[in-house]
Amino acid sequence: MQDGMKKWMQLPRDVLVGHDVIYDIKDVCRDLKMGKDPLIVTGCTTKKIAGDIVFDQLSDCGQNVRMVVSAEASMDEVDRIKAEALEHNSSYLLGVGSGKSIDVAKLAATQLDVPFMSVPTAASHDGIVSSRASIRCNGKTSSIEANAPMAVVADTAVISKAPYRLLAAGCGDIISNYTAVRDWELAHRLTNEPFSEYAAALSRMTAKILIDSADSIKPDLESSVRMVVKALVSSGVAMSIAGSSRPASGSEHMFSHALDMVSPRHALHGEQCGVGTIMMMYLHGGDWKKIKECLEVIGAPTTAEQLGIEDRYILEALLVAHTIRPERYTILGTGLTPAAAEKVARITKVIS
Ligand SMILES: NC(=O)C1=CN([C@@H]2O[C@H](COP(=O)(O)OP(=O)(O)OC[C@H]3O[C@@H](n4cnc5c(N)ncnc54)[C@H](O)[C@@H]3O)[C@@H](O)[C@H]2O)C=CC1
Ligand SMILES: O=C(CO)COP(=O)(O)O
Ligand SMILES: [Zn+2]
Repeated sequence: MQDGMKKWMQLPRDVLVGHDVIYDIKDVCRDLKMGKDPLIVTGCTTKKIAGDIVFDQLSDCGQNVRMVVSAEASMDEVDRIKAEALEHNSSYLLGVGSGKSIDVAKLAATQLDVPFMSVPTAASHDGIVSSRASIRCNGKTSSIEANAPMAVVADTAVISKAPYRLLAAGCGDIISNYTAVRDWELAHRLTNEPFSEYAAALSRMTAKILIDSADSIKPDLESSVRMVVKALVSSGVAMSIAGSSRPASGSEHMFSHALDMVSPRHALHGEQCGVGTIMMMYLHGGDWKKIKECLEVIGAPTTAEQLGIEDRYILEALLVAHTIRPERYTILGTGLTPAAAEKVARITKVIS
């Protein structure tokens, strides 16, 4: 199916954003009739931060809770979680933690045809709400169609204790909507790819609201977390409306996925996408300086050095980014020449 052709919009039914909403989780389960045998998928660090709380909350109301720790978003992990769920007859899955725990649990639940609940511990990416799962398979990250979470429980008290770097990364993931939508419009014009005005408008508006309020996003402020979580929800809804990640993932995401492939060191998804947005906006002929300034104000990386990635991997990623998802037409077209890649990276001061 071509990107954007899907007409089935799947959205979460209950979305809770606020202080201490993690303690409302049992009410959400009751509201949604999720059953009594949950399987929590969490991370090593995030288990102590939220996994254990969710475990206790659900156990206290008589549910037969199981919990597994998962370290990576790979197909092997999805299979391991599915086996665990099947063995214990789990009636629903919860992803409690960062992007990887949420994606693994989301895809496992989809393949098992059981409901899924997303409980993010960081506002680092817009997959907390989306009907997609980014999973690594054979050295490549694929965006796989999945069921949207039945519920999202985003506790701003929990999320505001996460390192600020994760929140800044979430801003990078949202700001990348700008170039993602430009790429989508381009593909619509050049290849007649179906385009959703609603999804594109929502995605662009979400990025604009965030950019307009960039100077109020600061560490240790629960109001900042709230603003970013709401933007991530809205961006995830745009993906659900589109039936693909098109409104929130374009050439800047392809650059980030390429970096994951070619570079031995990685930064956070949203950080890499933010830097990719600066360069792709330059290629689009847009206001890349504004994107860069905004990321600087927020405190997100804008250079290879700040990403902790050597310049040569930035160039290598720029050269192969168009091969990541060949069916998705973007400003990268059939690929940059080495001279063009170096020019965009130098002019935007991503490399020095
Ligand atoms: N499904 C979708 O639509 C989307 C999926 N993604 C995927 O999500 C992943 C990126 O997710 P991220 O969360 O950025 O990275 P991640 O899952 O690698 O987590 C980064 C780190 O944050 C830590 N962490 C999380 N919450 C914390 C807290 N409260 N306190 C201390 N440490 C905490 C985790 O332990 C982990 O070490 C990538 O695999 C990306 O492809 C990204 C965007 C959209
Ligand atoms: O990261 C995403 C949106 O922010 C999802 O994008 P992908 O389709 O590139 O995995
Ligand atoms: Zn993203």
